[in-house]
Amino acid sequence: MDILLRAKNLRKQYQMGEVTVDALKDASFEIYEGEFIVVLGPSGSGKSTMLNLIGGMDTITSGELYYRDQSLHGASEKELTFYRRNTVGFVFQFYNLMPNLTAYENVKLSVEIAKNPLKVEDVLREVGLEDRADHFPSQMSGGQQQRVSLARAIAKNPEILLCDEPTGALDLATGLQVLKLLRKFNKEYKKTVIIITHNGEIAKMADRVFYIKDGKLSRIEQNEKPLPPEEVAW
Ligand SMILES: Nc1ncnc2c1ncn2[C@@H]1O[C@H](COP(=O)(O)OP(=O)(O)OP(=O)(O)O)[C@@H](O)[C@H]1O
Repeated sequence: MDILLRAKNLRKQYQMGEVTVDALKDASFEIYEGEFIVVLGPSGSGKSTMLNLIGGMDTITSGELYYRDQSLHGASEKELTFYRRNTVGFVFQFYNLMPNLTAYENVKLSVEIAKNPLKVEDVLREVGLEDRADHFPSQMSGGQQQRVSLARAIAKNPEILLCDEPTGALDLATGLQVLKLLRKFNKEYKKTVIIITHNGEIAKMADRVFYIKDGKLSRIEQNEKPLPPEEVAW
């Protein structure tokens, strides 16, 4: 398998007046094409910081980060915009849908500027929401909104799906639907999936688990037998 992302001594510091916060300290790792990665750590450990750097959403303080041969640490704003637009899809804990747009329009909006998008109707069918296309977010349950958000991320046809606590606001049964879809996108669509969570159960689904604590990537563990979502209970 080819290396998709490669980080060497990746560091992020935030300056808060006189105080420097070391949000991510010298993280080095590789992520391979088609992997299902879970980044596990307590609140404030640096998970979102890592995801934001991988997603090209924040500036890198020092170190190196590559997507294939492209250097993200040295990328211009324009290059990062293209990277975010075409290479990564984002799924957030609280869905971040546009409230004044229908499910269809929310997904359509994200594909309009993408290079190689999928058909909106097909993706909505894939997440089981074809009959909800005309509904606004306020007319849908949390799980349905998260499925729209998944459809929006996947419809751009990105190589990488970055998910920030994707089941954090959902009950068990609804969270399971979302995990099943993520697993499906990983296995059938061959997308690399990176989930950040503080939920150790979800880590059982991963090919590899990145443990992060106090801004340090302390351990990377391979799961010999990643569990299917149905066998993960939390
Ligand atoms: N924009 C910012 N400015 C200053 N400090 C920040 C900023 N973003 C994050 N931090 C700090 O960096 C550290 C890591 O934060 P981060 O959000 O990455 O943790 P996290 O593991 O994702 O936490 P949570 O699970 O609560 O979302 C924390 O100490 C946080 O306060």
